[in-house]
Amino acid sequence: MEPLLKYPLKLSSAAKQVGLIPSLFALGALFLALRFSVISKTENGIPVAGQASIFEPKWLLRLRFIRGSRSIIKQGYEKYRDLYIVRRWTSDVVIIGKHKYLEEIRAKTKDSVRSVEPFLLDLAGDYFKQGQAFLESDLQNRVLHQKLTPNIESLTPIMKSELEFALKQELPDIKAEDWVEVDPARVFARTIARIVARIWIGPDECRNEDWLVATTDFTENVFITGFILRFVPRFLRPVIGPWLPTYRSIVKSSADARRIVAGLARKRSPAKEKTDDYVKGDDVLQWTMDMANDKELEENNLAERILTLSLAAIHTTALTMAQALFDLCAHPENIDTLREELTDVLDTEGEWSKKGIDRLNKLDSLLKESQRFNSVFLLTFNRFLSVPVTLSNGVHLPARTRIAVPQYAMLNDPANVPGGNPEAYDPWRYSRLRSSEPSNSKKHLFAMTDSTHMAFGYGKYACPGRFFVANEIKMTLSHLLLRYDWKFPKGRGRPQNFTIDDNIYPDPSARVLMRRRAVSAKEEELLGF
Ligand code: HEM
Repeated sequence: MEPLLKYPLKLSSAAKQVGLIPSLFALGALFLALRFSVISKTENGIPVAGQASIFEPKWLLRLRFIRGSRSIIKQGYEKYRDLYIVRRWTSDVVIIGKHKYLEEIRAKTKDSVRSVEPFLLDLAGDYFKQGQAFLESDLQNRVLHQKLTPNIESLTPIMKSELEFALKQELPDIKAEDWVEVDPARVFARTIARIVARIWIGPDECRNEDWLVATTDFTENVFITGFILRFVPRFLRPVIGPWLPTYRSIVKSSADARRIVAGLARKRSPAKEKTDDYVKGDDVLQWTMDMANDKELEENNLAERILTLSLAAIHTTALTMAQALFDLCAHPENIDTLREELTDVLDTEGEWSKKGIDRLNKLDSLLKESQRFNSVFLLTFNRFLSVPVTLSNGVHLPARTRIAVPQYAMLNDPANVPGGNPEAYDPWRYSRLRSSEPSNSKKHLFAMTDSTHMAFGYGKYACPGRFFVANEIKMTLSHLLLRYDWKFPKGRGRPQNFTIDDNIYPDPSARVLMRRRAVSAKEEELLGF
């Protein structure tokens, strides 16, 4: 037999003699297997979750993540837990399931990288520039922390009055005995958009239909446009983008928002302070203007910031409320318990106040338990590392590594669920824990984040709207539960959730039936609609 390397051109005849073709196939297969198994690990050896086989190419796994995110993340959490990678269409994400590593990262990065950048990347925001104001500065966070949250008490009567108006506008005219079918996700989005508009831009323009349409439809359009454009190569986005109807709606929403905000901002301009035209608002726009630097005070910057803040505030809230309502329809006995608590609080408070709303312990607990099973996001604490970090297990994460916390998997990890019976939906789980132990009285609240409950994120950039939203949801649901009866249409049960990327949605075809109920004269007065 001739040596193979000496006479490479004669390989085929030699191969026939020694059966080299099958051997080459075997070698090739081995090579591919090795190659793909290398692909299944990153350079620094972190395992990749969800690979169907060692032959599955990266692009297919990324594609599967879009609809299979929940099981991929869960599988990674169950198999590797502390540290693993999921492949998203836009980038790989290092998932941190071990709190120790999260704290190591926070200590190194001072939690300095906000969640905005990954969010924009996922929404192709680099192309249509949505959310750039958030990227450039965190003015909105300072406004929410320093102005909105401390003012919740004084804002509560204003929110209540806009809520009454919103429900009159958005709900069908329902008589007693009539069960009427509604799409809660849609009704809640419009209702919340109205409350948010009142608090964001004040009484003059908050009922402007252009603003309401812009803010309600904006989120969906941004999401759909971003979703489509992600699959389009960057250089083609300016060509394809303008052809998308949702893209054109974004342009219109932005223009409407700019026009409305600019009109308000001009009246409130500090330069006009000494004139008769000057109007000082008491809303998010005004606080933003008061705290803004020159660049942030530019009309476009202001408009974009207020619009993006609406994006953050409306659908997240509406989805959370819809999920809680589905849970209540699935367990109608809990509605009466909540009504008792509410009547009790209203009797002693005599009005809708933050203090009273804070006393709705059972409602708070039910919201938190509902969030455990149906949070808005599978992943939170989405960040790009600002500096390289070497973890205590020796794993090196270079700067610009994208990280996230598998908060949904963690919430449903029996080891993290307090109060026993972790698999069961137990609406009073958290209120029971609070009342059973004096040291727990300030723990396990809906708006709180801790190492096991990160539905609102974690650290310095945890959702800055969560205290506002807790008050808003409790007030709105209280009105709806007191004023109406609720149930699923005949033959329908609790709708299933589905996921797109790391977002959780209830079935969009889900409907509920509502009927006006009789209330006492006092409650009638307190409801106001
Ligand atoms: C139930 C409704 C809501 C949910 C579930 C929610 C959830 C979240 C989550 C998970 C984050 C990322 C935090 C992190 O990763 O550490 C976030 C960020 C944010 N949220 Fe919310 N949110 C809600 C309502 C609101 C509301 C009502 C506002 C405004 C008042 C708001 C304003 C923001 C802003 C500005 C950020 C970005 C913070 C930053 O990274 O700079 N959110 N939210």
